[in-house]
Amino acid sequence: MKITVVGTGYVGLVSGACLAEMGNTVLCLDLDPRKIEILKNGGIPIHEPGLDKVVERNVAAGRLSFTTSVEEAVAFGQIQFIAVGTPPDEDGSADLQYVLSAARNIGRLMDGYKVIVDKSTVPVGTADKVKAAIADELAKRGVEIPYSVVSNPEFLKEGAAVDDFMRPDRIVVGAEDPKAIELMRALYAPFQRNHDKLVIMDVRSAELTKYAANAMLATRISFMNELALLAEKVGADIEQVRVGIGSDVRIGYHFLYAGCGYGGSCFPKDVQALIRTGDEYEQHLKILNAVEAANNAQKQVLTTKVLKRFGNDLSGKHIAIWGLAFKPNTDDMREATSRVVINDLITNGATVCAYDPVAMDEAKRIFQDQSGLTYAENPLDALKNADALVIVTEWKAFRSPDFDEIRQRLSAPVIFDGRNLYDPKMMQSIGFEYYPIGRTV
Ligand SMILES: NC(=O)c1ccc[n+]([C@@H]2O[C@H](COP(=O)([O-])OP(=O)(O)OC[C@H]3O[C@@H](n4cnc5c(N)ncnc54)[C@H](O)[C@@H]3O)[C@@H](O)[C@H]2O)c1
Ligand SMILES: O=c1ccn([C@@H]2O[C@H](COP(=O)(O)OP(=O)(O)O[C@H]3O[C@H](CO)[C@@H](O)[C@H](O)[C@H]3O)[C@@H](O)[C@H]2O)c(=O)[nH]1
Repeated sequence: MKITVVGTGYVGLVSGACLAEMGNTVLCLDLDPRKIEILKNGGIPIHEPGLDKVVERNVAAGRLSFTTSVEEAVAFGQIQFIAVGTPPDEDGSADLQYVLSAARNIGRLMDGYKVIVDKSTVPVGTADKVKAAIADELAKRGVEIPYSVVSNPEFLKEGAAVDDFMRPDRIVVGAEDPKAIELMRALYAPFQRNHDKLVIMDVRSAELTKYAANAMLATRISFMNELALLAEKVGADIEQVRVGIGSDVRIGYHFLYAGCGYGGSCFPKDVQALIRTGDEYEQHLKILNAVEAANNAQKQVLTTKVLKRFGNDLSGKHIAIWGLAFKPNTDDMREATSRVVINDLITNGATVCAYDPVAMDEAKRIFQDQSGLTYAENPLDALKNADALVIVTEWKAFRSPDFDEIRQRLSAPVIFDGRNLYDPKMMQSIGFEYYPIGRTV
């Protein structure tokens, strides 16, 4: 099939490349000329494991190409995926300007039947707005061209995006038009040869399903983070509690890790957007308000522990940070806990030296020339003369470090671990002052 993907971010580029991998011919459009330039020159504008190979292979096979031309993109695919950003507006609701602008472009230029597939995460009712925007553009042109709008939310995780797209748990399609449903069924057939993963539903339910999934996952994390705080007070170990409850099949082991708060481009913004939808319909979502508040507080837990250990004035203290990305295997720092921790430590007088395997360029772009913040070339260099190490992201490379090397560089063996990477008893036995989240020593 001939497919256009609008937006070459984490979702658009991965979707486009994976659809091409299955034999489709895909044209990816982005209005950011820098991204398209990088892609046309054989590069990848984001860090996403395995994506470079899929892109390279499909570009070479002539199945994947890139453009900044809206005209070329609209003319190309009978299926037009919209995968542009839906960032939070000032009040936390999803900003639909990019989605609606993409829809208007399609309406302005289309000349035959199109299926417009919304892959961006959008509030309930957005498909109707997309439909209306296209209808409006067609009316302006004085033409009548048939089209369908489908909701097809994406569930991939950054850092595992290619695998998630190629082997999805489920493929949610919200559609009413039988012709559009058949096209989507055919498009996704190669991704579900093992068993049927297509869940077809009405458009509004599909739109809400995406928020429901993220909100449920965020709730689990905030729940465990709050219990971790309690575990510290009552002398229990959240890791043992996690194993104890995860074994119940109704609960399961996934997404029960306490830590220093969830970040990323999805959970924080989607929880907020769903809360706003609730407010809009006067159905206030009390649980989600608590989930958000608990997460905002959790991002300060590491700094609170540092202040408790060193006193309220951190002047003269130098802190090493391991991990800047919001999670491992990505360079994405949107809503990353590291941003809060670094700001809080510096505001309290400390200087910080940070290391991350792939997110340092992004950190430099975000923090610009922030005084008090420097970067190290490798994890051990970050520790030089530091009064403590603070771990924010659970990169694999941090899991089994050489603790003698760490001890030699730190001015005192003090570690604050926001991701519970080490066994507290082992840390104590090798002479470290170790401050994990919700664990007893
Ligand atoms: N990042 C994820 O892991 C993830 C997973 C599932 C769903 N989502 C959702 O998918 C959507 C996209 O997320 P993302 O992380 O890929 O965003 P992103 O910010 O990485 O990429 C969006 C891209 O769209 C481009 N763009 C904006 N308006 C455009 C237009 N009119 N025409 C062409 N290009 C345009 C931007 O230049 C940018 O490159 C969001 O709604 C997000 O919530 C994201
Ligand atoms: O047990 C856990 C699991 C995750 N996290 C944190 O939660 C955040 C999000 O992690 P993850 O869900 O792995 O990454 P995302 O790429 O943000 O993916 C989420 O958001 C995407 C965008 O909507 C969805 O498509 C995915 O299904 C959903 O998992 C990160 O800060 C993690 O550190 C925890 O604190 N504890």
